[in-house]
Amino acid sequence: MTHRWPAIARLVPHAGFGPAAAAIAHSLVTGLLPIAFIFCTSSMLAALPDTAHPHAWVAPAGLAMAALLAQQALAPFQAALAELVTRRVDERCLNHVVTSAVARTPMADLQRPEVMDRLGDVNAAFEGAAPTPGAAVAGAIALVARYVQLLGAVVLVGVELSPLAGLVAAATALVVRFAQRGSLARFATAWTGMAGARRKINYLLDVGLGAADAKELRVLGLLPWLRARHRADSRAYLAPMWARRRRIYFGPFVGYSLIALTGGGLTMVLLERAAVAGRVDLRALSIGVQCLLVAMRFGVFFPESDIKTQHGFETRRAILEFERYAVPPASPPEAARGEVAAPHGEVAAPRRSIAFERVVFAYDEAPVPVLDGCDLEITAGRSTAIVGLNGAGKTTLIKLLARLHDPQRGRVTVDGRDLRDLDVHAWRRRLAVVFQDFLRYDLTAADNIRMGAPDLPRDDTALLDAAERAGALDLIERLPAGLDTPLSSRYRGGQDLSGGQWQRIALARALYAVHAGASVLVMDEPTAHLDVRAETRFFDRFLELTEGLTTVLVAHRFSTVRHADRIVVLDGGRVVEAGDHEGLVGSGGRYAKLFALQAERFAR
Ligand SMILES: Nc1ncnc2c1ncn2[C@@H]1O[C@H](COP(=O)(O)OP(=O)(O)OP(=O)(O)O)[C@@H](O)[C@H]1O
Repeated sequence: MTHRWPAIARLVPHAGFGPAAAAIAHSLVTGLLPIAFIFCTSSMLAALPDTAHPHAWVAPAGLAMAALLAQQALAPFQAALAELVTRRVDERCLNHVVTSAVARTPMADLQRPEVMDRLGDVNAAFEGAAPTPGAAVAGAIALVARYVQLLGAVVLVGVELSPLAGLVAAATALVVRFAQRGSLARFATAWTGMAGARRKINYLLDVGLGAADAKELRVLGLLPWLRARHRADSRAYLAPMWARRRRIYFGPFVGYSLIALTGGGLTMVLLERAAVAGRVDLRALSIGVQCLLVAMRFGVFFPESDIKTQHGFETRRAILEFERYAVPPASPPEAARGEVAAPHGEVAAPRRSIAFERVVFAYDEAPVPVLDGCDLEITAGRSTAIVGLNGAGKTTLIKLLARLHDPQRGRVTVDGRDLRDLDVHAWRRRLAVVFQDFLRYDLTAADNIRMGAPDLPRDDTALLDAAERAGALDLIERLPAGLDTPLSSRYRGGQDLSGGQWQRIALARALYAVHAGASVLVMDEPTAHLDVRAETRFFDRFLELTEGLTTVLVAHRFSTVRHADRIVVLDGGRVVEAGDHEGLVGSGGRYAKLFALQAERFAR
């Protein structure tokens, strides 16, 4: 159970000493100034009828004016300091959460709906849809002013009127305040519980606004469907939320309004009795009335703080719940499950082989394993092609090789060493992978290729060499600013690429990683988007490109895999055939049948 105020307080140091101290000091002063104003104006009123000292009202009037001016002068700094504190705290939180999402949360956990709900809420908050943890800190600091003001008012009432009146005013203000915050907290909890429904609605919005999806939306005429679905999902979300909001707020609101009226009325009666009995003078009467108003107003909603602290805290809680799945730095994902320690150190390039030994792997909650006792030897320095029908587990195999998942049984070894005993980051530096769904960064061509080895300083010769080997040099030379052209039409001077052109860039990225020291080149359907000429060129240079590397190639087109030294056929979670192209065709097995089927189609 995470508690609101301690959780927010722990974030204050992230704002940095200067901004946090300035914001707190600002809050203290702006809390005290209205009390000083009340005190001075009341003293001024009391001095007005003093004929013996006709100028006695001037000093308190001057001080009241000074308090008022100071309040006016300080007001703009509240927003500026709040923004600074919010930004600083959010920067730290965002940094942390991105690290957890990208580097420390096991892939299997990232796909859980409850984890996606938490991450969805965090994402929405940082995109501005809800307050962030930084806003919660700024809101909490702003709240200090309100409490200081209440404290000042209660002390003045206690001293000038009676301790009983001070006590009643304080108790009324606090009861109403806590009742109000209680409702806010209950509603926020209910709101958090509806994250799944919100995520569905946001997804529809993303589809509607996403430039990439727009083509299909237009051609298929999906706009009416999208609108109707969005309306229906929004209603399904909003109707119960509004009902809850009414239930949570209405009853308590009536209750605490009655308490406020009773408490306020009681203190007014105490004030009136004291005045009638002549126990209070004009100054005390004025202080009493003004301070009681301050106390009565304490129960209302504070726009600079209430939503920010409540929902900003919910975002913080979502982050903490999400980060529960993260593992410590430098550990591989499965270290969190107590299966392995976190080894460190360099990893040498494979010299003999990478082997899958009786590997069993199922995705979370899947009844049937994808790999079921899979044995596979990938010889170092040679090329191995993996073929199989859709869903056979080829990409899964690559994910295990890259340690995005670990097998539930069996092991993957590199020269006999269990992959789990190697430093995962060092191992990944040995890999150059082109995934089927590689990322298309909205960055320059140079940066897109440099992502293969982002730590290397920019070296245009190496970048162009990788581009040339991937068949992307012509394409880069034709770009308006060459390597410096953003590969996205969303930026001025930028240019989007075709599917095949992007694939060449992805390939260049992998070859750049090889230039940086990777020795295992893994390519999942690297030519799926290439035209026939580009594909032919790629495979003509296949031997040259993969020379000295341990290469794993996944492909559906048999014309492409035949270039590999060894081909393995994956079926039913296991390797069912292995050999070179001629041998496999000659053996008349599954590979031969699939090859004949494909060849026959082209021969027609
Ligand atoms: N993240 C995931 N969570 C759950 N199941 C998954 C996940 N990824 C893949 N699968 C399932 O695992 C099986 C193997 O998928 P995989 O992507 O490894 O197949 P593949 O051989 O690469 O297929 P294709 O030729 O279509 O690319 C499929 O049945 C798929 O539904």
